[in-house]
Amino acid sequence: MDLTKIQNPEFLKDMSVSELNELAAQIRTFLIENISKTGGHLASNLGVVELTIALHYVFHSPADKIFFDVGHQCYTHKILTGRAAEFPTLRQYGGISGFEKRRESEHDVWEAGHSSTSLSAALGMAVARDLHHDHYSIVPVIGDGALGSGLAMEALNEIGSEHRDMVIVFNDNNMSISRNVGAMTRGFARLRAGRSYNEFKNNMKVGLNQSEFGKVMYHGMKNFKDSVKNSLVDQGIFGEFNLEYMGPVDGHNIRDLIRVLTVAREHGGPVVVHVITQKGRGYAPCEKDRKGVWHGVGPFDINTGKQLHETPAGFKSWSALIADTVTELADKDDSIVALTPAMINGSALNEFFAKYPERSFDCGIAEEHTATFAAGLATSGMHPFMAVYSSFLQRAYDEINHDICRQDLPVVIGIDRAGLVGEDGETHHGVFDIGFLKPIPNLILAQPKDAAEARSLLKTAFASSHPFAIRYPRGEISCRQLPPAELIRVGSWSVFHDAPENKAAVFAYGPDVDRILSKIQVNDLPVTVVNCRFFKPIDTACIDQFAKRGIPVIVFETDMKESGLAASILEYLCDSHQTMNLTRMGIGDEYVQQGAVNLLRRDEGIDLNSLYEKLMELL
Ligand SMILES: Cc1ncc(C[n+]2csc(CCOP(=O)(O)OP(=O)(O)O)c2C)c(N)n1
Ligand SMILES: CC(=O)[C@@H](O)[C@H](O)COP(=O)(O)O
Ligand SMILES: [Mg+2]
Repeated sequence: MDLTKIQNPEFLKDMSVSELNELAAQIRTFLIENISKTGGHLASNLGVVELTIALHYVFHSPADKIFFDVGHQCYTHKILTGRAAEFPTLRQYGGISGFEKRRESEHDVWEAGHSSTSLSAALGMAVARDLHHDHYSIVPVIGDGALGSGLAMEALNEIGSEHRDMVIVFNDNNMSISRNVGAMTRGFARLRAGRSYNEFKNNMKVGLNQSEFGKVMYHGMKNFKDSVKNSLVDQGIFGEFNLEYMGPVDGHNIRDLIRVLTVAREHGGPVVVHVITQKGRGYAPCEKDRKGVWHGVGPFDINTGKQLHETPAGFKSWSALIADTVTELADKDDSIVALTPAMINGSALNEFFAKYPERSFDCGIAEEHTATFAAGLATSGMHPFMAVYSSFLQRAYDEINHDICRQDLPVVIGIDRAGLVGEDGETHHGVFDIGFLKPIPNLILAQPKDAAEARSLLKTAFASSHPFAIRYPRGEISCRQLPPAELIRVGSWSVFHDAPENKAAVFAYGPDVDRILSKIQVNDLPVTVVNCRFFKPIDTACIDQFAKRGIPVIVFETDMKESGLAASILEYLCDSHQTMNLTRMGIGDEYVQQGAVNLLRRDEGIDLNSLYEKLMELL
């Protein structure tokens, strides 16, 4: 079958199970081939090929609402809903997103990117359906990692009391990005091992289906079946939430999936279909992966499984630089503990976890809990380091504000993936943290321009008794010939290429400082560069100096302009009754909303050209 010719999933209903299995094999090959070229979320998508086919066989999308929690495993759904031809553009500027996007298709009824929202959304959709007296199925698919989040538990709590019709597909592959964690994984394991209700029901059905009388008996035995189910089948956590439970079902057996989903569709009330899948199924390097290396991948060689991108000699990811420095500091300070909300791999904390297992905590997809857990540790003599992606940190706003900073506790927050992240698009751009953290009392917020400054800022952070957040981008940085880390005066900016005759100044932060500096030096421009490495507190003495000089200042920001660095400078100028010829350049709404992006890739320097043009106007 030519997958690129598929317009919508209704064709599936005319296919036999063996044809559906052939289609699954073809889709799996398509995914491996395409993702080996574009990169993407390979393992999760390989695990749900049969499940997605069965879902679209049993339900009628988009009238029935099928959607995926996080959404990183929606590629088969996109193929079956007419987007196979666009897979060469996956996760690229102007291309199709790696997550569901309502603007892409009527079959994408919910958008995510951030985990554990599907059940709350499903309840909202179910209540709306019922208030409109409509009758369609609502089918959220949620993984075992996402189900462990507090938001999912909050949703189950209300779903169990509202008792609206919905089919919750629990995709259980016993993996989050890396191994799944938390006490619930034990409950899930018991369910996986439990006697399958379907086996019981199928045996009974086969037994009774021998005669007309038997058929009548089987269908008339609902109460008996239910009482047997409730006694025989462990419903685990789902029973506690007053949810019907069906499973476990082999998530790669299309026949069984169709059978159980059909029963679930007619069941009434909220019913959980527990599906057991294998993350990475069908591609050996993925199937063996327990660390999560194959969760999100760049382009790779299919035959060897080797990633095509190699980190240049002397370079490290920012995450590895930060994590390695924290490990070094922890070597000499046993009050340092490390916490991550399910991102060990992404935050490069593997080594710390291996070296200090008793001082390492993977809290699961639970950013709120991670922050308050860190606060508790800090009240009792520990100095926690919590590494959280900027966009996921949005989940823990109140805990950072109310629990860590209001109590002025010594927690170091590593804000990873700060700024535009590229392929994951607007749900993952870490462009809001400056704006939402700056107003919080007691918090110190900084960003290093290079590896040496990163190490010094970390040393300074762990020497501080206040909450200290250090933000750093996705990507790699040179770590060649690093000087020893030294303490930095909190709130101090550093000035480069200054001269009394200079005609303009650029205020910038992060790795852009050196990019801008080299562009100015190469072109021998009379321009000063100020490294605004602290967003809070800002360097007011430095601002006073440039206000007095009266030269034009461009504030070059790579995060939301709204309540960004320039806003702080302008507020200070206003409060101190000073003026400055200030121009600000930064990210507006238009950029963040432009979908799966390679937008403004940091290494393409697109944004630096616009700065350069602005400078030439001023000089
Ligand atoms: C709030 C939030 N925290 C962390 C992540 C990063 N993340 C993306 S997928 C994932 C694991 C999801 O595991 P599961 O739900 O079991 O799905 P699977 O990949 O196993 O299919 C995590 C931690 C996220 N997307 N959102
Ligand atoms: C789906 C999800 O949220 C994560 O897998 C995220 O895509 C990881 O991002 P990085 O690739 O930057 O680690
Ligand atoms: Mg999982």
